[in-house]
Amino acid sequence: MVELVKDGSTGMEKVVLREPGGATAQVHLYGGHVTSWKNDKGEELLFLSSKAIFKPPKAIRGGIPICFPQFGTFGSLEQHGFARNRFWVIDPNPPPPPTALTGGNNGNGTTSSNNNNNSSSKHQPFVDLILKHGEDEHKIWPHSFELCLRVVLGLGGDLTLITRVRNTDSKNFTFTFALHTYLSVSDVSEVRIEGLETLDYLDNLKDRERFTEQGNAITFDAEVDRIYVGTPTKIAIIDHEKKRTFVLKKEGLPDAVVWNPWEKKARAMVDFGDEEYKHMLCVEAAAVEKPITLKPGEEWRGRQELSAVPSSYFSGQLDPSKVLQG
Ligand SMILES: O=P(O)(O)OC[C@H]1O[C@H](O)[C@H](O)[C@@H](O)[C@@H]1O
Repeated sequence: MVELVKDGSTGMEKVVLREPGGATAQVHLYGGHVTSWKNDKGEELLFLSSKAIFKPPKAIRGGIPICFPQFGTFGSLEQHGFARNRFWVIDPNPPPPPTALTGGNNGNGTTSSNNNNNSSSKHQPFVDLILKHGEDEHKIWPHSFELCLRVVLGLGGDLTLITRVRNTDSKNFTFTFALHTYLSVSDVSEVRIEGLETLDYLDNLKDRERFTEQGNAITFDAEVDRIYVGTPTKIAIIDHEKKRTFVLKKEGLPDAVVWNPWEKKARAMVDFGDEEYKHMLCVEAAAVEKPITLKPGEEWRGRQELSAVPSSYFSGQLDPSKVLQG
C-alpha cells in the first residue's frame, strides 16, 4: 500500500509504503528523504535524530538524505548540494514497476498506470519522486537536470533506492552523489563493517589524504569520516548487540562513505543529541572520487539495496564469507 499523508507533528507531506509482511518505509517530499524503515516487527532500522529539524533550509538529520549535485565540500556549492533541502514532487507518470528496473536499461519509458493499481506493486510498494531544476537552483548550478528517486519496499522488507539523473541541458554537466544512509545501531562501539578491508580511503579528517585500510574489519572508538574508494558491491554492517546484520548492496555508486561524528562533533550539532552518536552509523553508497559527467540527453543510474538479517556472528567467531557471499 502506498499512501500520501501529512505528518501531524511537522506538517510535512510524506509517502508511507506498507508491504504485506508488515514492513514499512516513509519518504518525505522535503529532500526526497527516506525518514523511516521498519521491519515486520515494527523495529526502526534507520536512525533519525530526536532533534531533527523539519524546516528548510536545514536537511533532516537522519534517514537517507540525498547528496546531489555535490557530495560534502567537493565543489563550490553548499555542503552536500541542494537536493536534500528542496521540495520534491511525486512522479505522476512513473517508469515501469520495480522488477522491470533492476539491471534493465528501459528506465526512460513511461507508463500511465498508477502505483496503487499496478499488480506487481501491490506486493512491492514503491513511489517515484522527482526534483527538477528551478530558478533558484539554476542560479547556483546553471544546468537543466531531472533527478528521480524510486523507493521500493520489497517482499521481506528490503529497502531499495534507485536514483536517476538525466541531463536535460544542451551542454555537459558533472556531479558527485551519495545516499547518506544513517543506520540505527545498538552501540556503535559494538559494530563492525566488513567488505572494506584493504581498500584505499580518503580521510576527511586529514584533508582527504589517501590511506589504505589495514584492519580485518572496521570498528569504532573515535570519530570517523572516510570515503572508501572503488569498494565491492556488497558491504556488511554487523551489530553484535542486536545480533543484526545490515547488508548493503550497490550499483553505479563505486565508493562508500563511513561517518560517525563521535562525542565532540555530536555536541556541536544543533540538530543532533549529545549521546546519539552511539546509536547511529552512516554507511553511504556514493560516487565521489570520480565525478560523473553526463552529456545532453544522457542518464546515470545508481542503486542501493538494504536488508537487515539476523546475525550469525558471535564475538570472536567471525566468518565474513557467511555474510558477504551470495
Ligand atoms: O552535517 P551534514 O552536512 O549533514 O554532514 C554530515 C557528514 O556527512 C558526510 O558523512 C561527510 O563525510 C561528513 O564530513 C559530514 O560531517
